[in-house]
Amino acid sequence: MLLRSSLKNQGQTYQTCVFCTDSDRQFYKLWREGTHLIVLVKRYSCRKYGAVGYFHDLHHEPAELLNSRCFHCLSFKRDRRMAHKGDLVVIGISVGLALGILIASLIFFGIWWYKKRSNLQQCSNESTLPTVPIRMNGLGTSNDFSASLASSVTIRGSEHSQKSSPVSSWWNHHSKDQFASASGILRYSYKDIQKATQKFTTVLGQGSFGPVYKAVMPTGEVLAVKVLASNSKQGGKEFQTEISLLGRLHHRNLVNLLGYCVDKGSHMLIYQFMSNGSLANHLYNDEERFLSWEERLQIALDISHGIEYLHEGAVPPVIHRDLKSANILLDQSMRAKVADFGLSNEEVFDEHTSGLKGTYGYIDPVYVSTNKFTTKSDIYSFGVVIFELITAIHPHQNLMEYVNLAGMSPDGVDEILDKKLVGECNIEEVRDLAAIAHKCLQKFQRKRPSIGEVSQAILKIKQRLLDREMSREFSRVLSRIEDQQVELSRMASRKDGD
Ligand SMILES: Nc1ncnc2c1ncn2[C@@H]1O[C@H](COP(=O)(O)OP(=O)(O)OP(=O)(O)O)[C@@H](O)[C@H]1O
Repeated sequence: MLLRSSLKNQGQTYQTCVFCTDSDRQFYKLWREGTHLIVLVKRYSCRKYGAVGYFHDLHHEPAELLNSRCFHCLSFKRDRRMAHKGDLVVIGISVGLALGILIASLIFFGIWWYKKRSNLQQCSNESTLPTVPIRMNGLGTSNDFSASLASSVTIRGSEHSQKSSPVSSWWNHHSKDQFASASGILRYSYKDIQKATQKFTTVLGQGSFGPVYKAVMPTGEVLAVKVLASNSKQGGKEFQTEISLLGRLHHRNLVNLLGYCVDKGSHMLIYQFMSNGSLANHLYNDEERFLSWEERLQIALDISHGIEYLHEGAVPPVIHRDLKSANILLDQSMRAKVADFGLSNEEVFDEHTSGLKGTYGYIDPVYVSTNKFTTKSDIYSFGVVIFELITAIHPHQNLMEYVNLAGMSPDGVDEILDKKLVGECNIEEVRDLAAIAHKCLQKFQRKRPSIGEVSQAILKIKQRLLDREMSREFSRVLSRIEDQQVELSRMASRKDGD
């Protein structure tokens, strides 16, 4: 007997003696209360107690014996050479994984960056090209027009045929040369709309044109129905203009006209539903969600693309005439669309300016003095909207006085910046956007930029914002990778120490 002692395992005390020995192993015999075991003891020391410590019965294969538990500390311990190899495999896999993550991140950001850039490029190209070119379709006679309109609208509601409907008489009465093709828009029956609006109870808002209702169609489609107020002086005319224009204008930054209803003495326009309501509501209603700087910049860009389509894409060009934050509607992802173009909204705001189209606070002073409305008058109104985005001050609350004061110094806009944006945006970008808006508000129309120039200038700011976001995200990824590398080398050196 070379060695005789007692060993403890899980509270049990065993008597031991060396059973036999070979080059690097010793076999022990263990017994306790009549239980006899033959165990294998390796020559490696236990990490905790510095003593030998593996056991198993001899019915198992030697390889399994090597993976047995330490007799003393009961920790799992493996052959040192195997452990070393295993560690190398773990480190190799970890390094491979880290490299894989790095390469995947670089590819991901590359693709993300490329897509963002090409999207922006596409936006700028798109805004200069009409999605659907507007044709005048040979507007010779009213009969020609009626025929063209009748063939181009789809009729919904079984009881309404073009021949027998009272609509036809209204239509014939109003359809003069001013109508072009109302291509592809649908005609709804009064009953359909009444049902979809739960008997006109789902009010979304009230404009000078009339009330606007939310309509849920049997298909589940959600629409906005603008009902022309019966006492409106301009109603019939606006209605014709709207259908005539909107039926042919399609752009992703315009609120599309999807249909109309002329039935039972009612005139209605049916638009795509804009779930986030108007920009004005978001800027001036504290209960609405705060618009971030990134969102405001995107909204400015969306508006400029919408107007760019009207001014430079449409043939003949369309002047909005009533650009204002209440006419900018937001979809579910806070992307903006220009609404109400073609509605020649007349607002009598004092006896001298009676008859002017537009809304007080947004009207180009040149138009007031000359009574001539040009695309540059829309540019002026857009300048006001941009300052609304920057300041969240309504034009009826002396916005222009603040703007004129701010215009006296290059950083004057800092003073009138919306308080909710302070510290939440890049002030250089704000100043650049304010500079564009100042140009739009130039006293002389010829000094104001075209909408194409405005779009390009806003796009540049957006591009810089994206560059900043990109480099911030890139350095975040790099520092994450560096952290991982530090952690890996710490793990490797700990293993080497063992
Ligand atoms: N397509 C739509 N989707 C969702 N809500 C809409 C839609 N169109 C209008 N609204 C809601 O109805 C309200 C009234 O719209 P409307 O365009 O008739 O008037 P306005 O633009 O606010 O004012 P005005 O008629 O004086 O220009 C809007 O403020 C908006 O909240």
